[in-house]
Amino acid sequence: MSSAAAPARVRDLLGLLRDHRRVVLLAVLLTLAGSGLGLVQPLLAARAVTDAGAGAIPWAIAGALAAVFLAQALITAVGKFLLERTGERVVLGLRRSLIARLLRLPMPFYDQGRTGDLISRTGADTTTLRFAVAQAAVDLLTGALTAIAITVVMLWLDPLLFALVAATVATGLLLVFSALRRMRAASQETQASLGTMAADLDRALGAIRTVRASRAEHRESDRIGAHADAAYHSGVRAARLAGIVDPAVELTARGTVLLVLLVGGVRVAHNPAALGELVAFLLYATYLVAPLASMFQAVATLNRGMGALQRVWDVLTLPDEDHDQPDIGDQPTGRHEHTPPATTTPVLEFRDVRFRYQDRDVLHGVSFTVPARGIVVLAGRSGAGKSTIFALTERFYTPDSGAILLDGLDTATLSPQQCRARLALVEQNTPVLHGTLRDNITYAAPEAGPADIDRAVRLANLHDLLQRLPHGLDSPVGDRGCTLSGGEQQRIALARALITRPALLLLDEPTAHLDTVTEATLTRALATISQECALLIIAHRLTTIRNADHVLLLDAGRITANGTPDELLDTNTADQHLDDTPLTTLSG
Ligand SMILES: Nc1ncnc2c1ncn2[C@@H]1O[C@H](COP(=O)(O)OP(=O)(O)OP(=O)(O)O)[C@@H](O)[C@H]1O
Repeated sequence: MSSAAAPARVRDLLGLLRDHRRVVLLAVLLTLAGSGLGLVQPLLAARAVTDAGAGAIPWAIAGALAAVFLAQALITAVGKFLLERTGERVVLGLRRSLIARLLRLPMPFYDQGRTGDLISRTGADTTTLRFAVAQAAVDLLTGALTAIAITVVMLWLDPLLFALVAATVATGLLLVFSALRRMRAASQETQASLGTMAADLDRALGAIRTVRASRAEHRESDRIGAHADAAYHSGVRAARLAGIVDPAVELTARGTVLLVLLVGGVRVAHNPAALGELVAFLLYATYLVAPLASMFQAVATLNRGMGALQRVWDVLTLPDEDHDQPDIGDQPTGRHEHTPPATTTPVLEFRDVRFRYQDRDVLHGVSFTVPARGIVVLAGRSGAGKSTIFALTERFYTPDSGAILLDGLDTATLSPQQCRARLALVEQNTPVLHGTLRDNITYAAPEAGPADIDRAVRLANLHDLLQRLPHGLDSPVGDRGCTLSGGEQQRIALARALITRPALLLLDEPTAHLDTVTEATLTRALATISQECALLIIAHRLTTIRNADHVLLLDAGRITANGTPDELLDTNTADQHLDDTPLTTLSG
């Protein structure tokens, strides 16, 4: 998938916390309170020791110390929990948005993209982000607050020494930030390799029988393993850079203290009264190390998160299918709920439709109508553009010019959902979804009752399968229908389409996987169905063509003949457009 134009920014990452700002603020306050209570403990301990030395048993102070200790533990634990929960919530929100967006992208994105890679963005990338979002963002904030407070005191105590500290810290920062920039690139590479690995694995598992039959297991595992290697190498590069960050922070801290000691020592040699101030300044300089270190660490984690955010952002900022659609109000689902038009209005009309995929002209001004009842067959050589006509009817793509009308309405004024509510589609290689047979049949109409299911099963001639399966409708069918025959899968898809009682049923070679007996049964079923709705069928088989009320011949993106089967058979027109037996041999 091509990267979206907008690069993700740290602001976008922090923006993920916007809806959780109250909880994050509470967590920040609790973390600061916990640190504050930690600072009080040495003072109380010192006081207890002094009192004990004076002979008194310091019960009150010992009690206060224990209470402060417990309170700190409790407050820190609550703060930590709130942060972790916020991280989980942010990731949940991201995953839900990603899932919703991935299912609603315009069709061309699926043509280019790779599903495994898209899936890895909802899993691996959001998990990486989880660490960056909550903990690192809060560490950055609490670290910055503490560092600012200490800086103000140091500046007030000794501006000259502070300038020295600031210069040393700035040098350290330069080193750290250059490492961090490269770390972000490495992290992005790791995530991209993981995405490609998931995509290739998805491809291999999806075609596992072909992989085995081609004895390609080793080749596939080497190829997919190479992506794992690439992820390892960029991961190690990020680790090497992370290795630079810690010593750089350490060196900056030590350098600061040494410099302050050197310059301050020289000044104390000339003015012994300044010793107290130097000691105080030095103490604060050492206090500065912890918040600075946690800030650097947080920035490193944020940088790793930015790589993952970019990949998630690429998907989230893509337009969804409806983005340029008219405002169409409620989106109907399941069975079509539109007012049935008069049966004299064609259910489908193409008016001079032209269409091209990215670089290939496919339809060159196609016009035809499909009446509200009966069977229209669309025939033509492979690659003529038949499936493209179905895809345009389903609004998977938008025509470049011309108009497509459904029930007399221009589809440009309807949403894709409104168009699809009138249609049902049975694809050439129709997928059977993981789940039960019932789930599959009622997929487009989850509210369908037993009578509807029974009708669809009867029309699609699924009785034999139902009887064979141990649990009938509630029998599970394997992923991608791998426990079923091609013909069974096709009949399930037909039942799924029929249950919605569409105005127009689009069938892409419905008899391709059927034996002659089943084909004859299906042909009878289609004739029955065609009395209730319109059927547009892509067909190569002559028997299907002969049973049509009307035939459209498509050749290289143009309708070249249009008439009843008998008319086309008589003129021999169809022969030139079909791959198999000439029509004339069967016509007699
Ligand atoms: N998603 C796509 N992106 C780019 N080109 C495509 C896409 N889908 C189909 N094509 C191309 O468009 C042309 C028409 O394809 P289409 O699938 O509509 O033909 P068809 O008549 O249905 O063929 P078949 O009978 O083999 O299914 C073909 O040349 C095909 O390679």
